[in-house]
Amino acid sequence: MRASQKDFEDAMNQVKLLKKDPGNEVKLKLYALYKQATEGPCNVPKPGVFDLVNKAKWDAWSTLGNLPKDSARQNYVDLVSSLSSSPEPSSQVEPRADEKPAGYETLVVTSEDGITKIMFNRPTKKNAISTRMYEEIMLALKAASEDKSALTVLTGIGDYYCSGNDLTNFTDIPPGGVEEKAKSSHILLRNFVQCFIDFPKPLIAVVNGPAVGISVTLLGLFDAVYASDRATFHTPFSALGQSPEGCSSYTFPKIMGSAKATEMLVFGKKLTAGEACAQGLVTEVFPDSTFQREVWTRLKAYAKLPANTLRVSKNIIRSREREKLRAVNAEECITLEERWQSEDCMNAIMNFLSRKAKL
Ligand SMILES: CCCCCC/C=C/C(=O)SCCNC(=O)CCNC(=O)[C@H](O)C(C)(C)COP(=O)(O)OP(=O)(O)OC[C@H]1O[C@@H](n2cnc3c(N)ncnc32)[C@H](O)[C@@H]1OP(=O)(O)O
Repeated sequence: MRASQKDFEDAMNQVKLLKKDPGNEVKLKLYALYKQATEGPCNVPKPGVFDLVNKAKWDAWSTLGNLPKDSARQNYVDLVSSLSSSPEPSSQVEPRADEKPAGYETLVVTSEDGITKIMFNRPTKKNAISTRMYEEIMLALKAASEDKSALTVLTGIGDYYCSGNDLTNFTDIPPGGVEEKAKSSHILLRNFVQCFIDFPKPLIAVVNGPAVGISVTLLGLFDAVYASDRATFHTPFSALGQSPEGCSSYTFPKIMGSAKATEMLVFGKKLTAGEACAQGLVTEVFPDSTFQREVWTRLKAYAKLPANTLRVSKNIIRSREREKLRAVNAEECITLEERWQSEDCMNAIMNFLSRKAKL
């Protein structure tokens, strides 16, 4: 069921009763969803650069684009319920002595109705994956793999599912220079993708909007992918001087045949949700207006199936491939380490950062 006006008003009251300050990023998100749900797309002039608070609010609201009012209302209710009823995300992880026991900064994680939901929460950056977000996704997946839920779902907050690797990750160059940066990125990426290869329960992507780069390639490692008809799937690796990752050099040709995989991974052809479904990357596409309701109704029903049996059945489908996928992941990361040091890649990143190019 879609959130009603009453659910929305209850959620507004709940916000006032929160015991813990949710932090500025979440408060901005709540503000933006409230404005979108009540007034629609941002319709006021952008405040001046020195009006910091109002500019941050304006940015948060305008980043929701044309998100429909009822989707904004639903997202607001979901976000408030995650803040008020769910345990601290860190409580799902057994922290080791060297791990930070703090909550997530880049994710919202909830666990209810047998479903652990990991939501990318950097909507003002189109949910680009920062270094911290890679680390937090790994922690959240580890926690989800050990909790009682039957299913784990990844989805995005805001108008995007995810815009892929945060290109500013490459601007933080250590004393050892670009070579050291490429090496440490190789290790981070390999460990990150490994978590998806090894994930033991059914892993579902709820693709609420456009998906770019690594957020697309990883879909080949998910067990089901549900997409809004607003979603698009884009892997512009060649334009970025980069090469495929997330095991897509193996999973995509297997899923869609090598010619279609080449169009996506080598030539950067962007697919609509319907095209991605026709090619087997997406399980089913829903109209955006009913997407959230239909998908969550279905997932809640699936999550009632016996959790251990779901694990066993997933494992028997995936286990034969695991060694192969590990080898593919290692090879892709070696190739990327070299690509990241290439002139093609550096020029593409400089172009993005200087806003000369939009993909
Ligand atoms: C440890 C390293 C592992 C690396 C793994 C390898 C992974 C590879 C990939 O994922 S390759 C794909 C990388 N992604 C991109 O190339 C997308 C870049 N972004 C864009 O092209 C556009 O921003 C867009 C099409 C996603 C959205 O365009 P638009 O609707 O016009 O919005 P804005 O461009 O104004 O974006 C709003 C805001 O978000 C910032 N942003 C968006 N995407 C990224 C990104 N991937 N990295 C960093 N920042 C991003 C954008 O700069 C704007 O910020 P601002 O408001 O200007 O501060």
